[in-house]
Amino acid sequence: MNLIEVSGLKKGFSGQDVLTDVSFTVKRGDVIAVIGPSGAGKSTMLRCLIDLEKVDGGSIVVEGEPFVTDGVYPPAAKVRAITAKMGMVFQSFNLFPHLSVRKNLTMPLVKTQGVAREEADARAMSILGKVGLQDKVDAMPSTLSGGQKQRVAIARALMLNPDIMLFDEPTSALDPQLTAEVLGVMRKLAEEGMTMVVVTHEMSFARDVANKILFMCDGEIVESGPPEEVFGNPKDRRMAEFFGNVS
Ligand SMILES: Nc1ncnc2c1ncn2[C@@H]1O[C@H](COP(=O)(O)OP(=O)(O)OP(=O)(O)O)[C@@H](O)[C@H]1O
Repeated sequence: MNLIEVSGLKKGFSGQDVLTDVSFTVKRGDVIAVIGPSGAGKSTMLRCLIDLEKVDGGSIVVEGEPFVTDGVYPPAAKVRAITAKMGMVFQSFNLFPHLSVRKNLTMPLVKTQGVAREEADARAMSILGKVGLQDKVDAMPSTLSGGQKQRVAIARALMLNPDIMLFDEPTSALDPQLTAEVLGVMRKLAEEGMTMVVVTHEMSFARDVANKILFMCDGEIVESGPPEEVFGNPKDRRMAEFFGNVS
């Protein structure tokens, strides 16, 4: 089953086209790595998927429900109900600095979903276990390393029980050792069957963990397929050049 269907997505900022024509599908259990040069439109595409940016044209269907059709959106409550099926993790963590790890995790559940505090607490402890941070439940974000902050941000997104996780360059603010611990958590999530779309510059993650690569350039997906195919024999000239540049 397709969890996400994107067709003909268009988006510009101040008259400059950033997404010109983006189409792809995400199946349940897919781990998709979105790669490509800086400025290709990768983050913008991801932000459109979760309604942090409005598209100018094209359609997005999530779990069979259209949340934008030919650039036209349904009422905001309907869009919110559909995008709630997805969790997002940002490059810059976006934790609430004045709240403990426990509160960062439980507050959205208690405030927006009316879940009882005890139940939210129990869920927080279980999910912190998954990311290896149960001992930090009462810590404030400022006392955590970047890698720990990002693992808390992943845990916070998981609290809402998403069907799909979106990651926007989750390790690009981290040094290599901290990157490895965050990628380890993401790899575990992938092995557990979580559907994931990951914008990344981490080529080893894209090669080893993703089952599908989308290579974006100039606001389009110019090549897509399984990693062994895409990395082994890039057909698009821009992709070949990109790898020439990075290796
Ligand atoms: N809010 C915005 N207002 C104006 N321009 C924007 C905005 N967001 C993105 N852009 C522009 O859109 C283009 C694509 O940006 P985007 O961040 O999507 O690229 P990217 O492929 O994710 O790049 P990187 O790998 O460097 O993060 C860039 O030229 C950027 O300056």
